[in-house]
Amino acid sequence: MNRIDQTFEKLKSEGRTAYIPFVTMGDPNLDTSIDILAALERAGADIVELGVPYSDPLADGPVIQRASQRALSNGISIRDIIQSASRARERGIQLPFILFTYYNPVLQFGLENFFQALQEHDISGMIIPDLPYEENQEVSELAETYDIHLIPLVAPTSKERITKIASKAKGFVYCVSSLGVTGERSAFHNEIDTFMDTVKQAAKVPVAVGFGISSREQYEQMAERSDGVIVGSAIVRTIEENVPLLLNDETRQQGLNQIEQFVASLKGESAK
Ligand SMILES: O=P(O)(O)OC[C@@H](O)[C@@H](O)c1c[nH]c2ccccc12
Repeated sequence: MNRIDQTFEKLKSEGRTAYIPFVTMGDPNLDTSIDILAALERAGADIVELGVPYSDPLADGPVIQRASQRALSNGISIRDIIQSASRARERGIQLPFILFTYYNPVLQFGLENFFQALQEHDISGMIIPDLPYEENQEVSELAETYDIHLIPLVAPTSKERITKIASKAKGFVYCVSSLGVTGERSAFHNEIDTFMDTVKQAAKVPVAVGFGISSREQYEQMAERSDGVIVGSAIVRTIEENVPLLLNDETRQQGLNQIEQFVASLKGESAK
């Protein structure tokens, strides 16, 4: 069974919500990213989105754009990131991995080769924000063949498309809490409750929510109405703030501890 499905089944039996961080892999470098994955697991993450840096991240706000630039300045490639998943497993990290990438790096890689590489390196899912549902036939068929979940994004503006997308989703449905790009926010879309209800009615898989979640209160607010909570920019900003510590052998562990503490603080011990 796909690791993502296993994880949601286990969390459901425990009445818990999945904690799903996003990090840009290669920020500040790939070795440190693997250390960060271990810190995320210790902090209570259940699944992790491995972000592939891209030169034109249209859907990303400034925090993740800067992280992409730092990673790209190291010459990181999508292949390096896919292979780093196996290195994380060798480190004993058990988290299910979702590869988060724009479509162009996938096309450069070659679709069939891409899915073979994901399967070989034990990556269980993928999110491609700029691959519209209406154009994902070939990718979703390959995903099915390789048992890798192509996780769809739905937004409050998706309206009538929500039912079509949610009813066919694999892994989970990713509900975008607000319009615009990724980034910490003080408020979410004003129709988020009706939007989430519509998705949950149509979905046959768990429903997770992301965009703008950067505090314990927001985490709990979203955990109450979903099966998973995704946090990216707030964690990526914490990594950014600790880059100087992370890049120095003497202080790397201190930087990793700061990241672990921040990630754990969002979920808190009481959060379900
Ligand atoms: O950064 P935020 O606001 O916490 O949102 C999660 C987001 O970072 C992550 O899921 C993501 C990174 N890049 C994206 C592009 C589109 C949709 C989602 C994403």
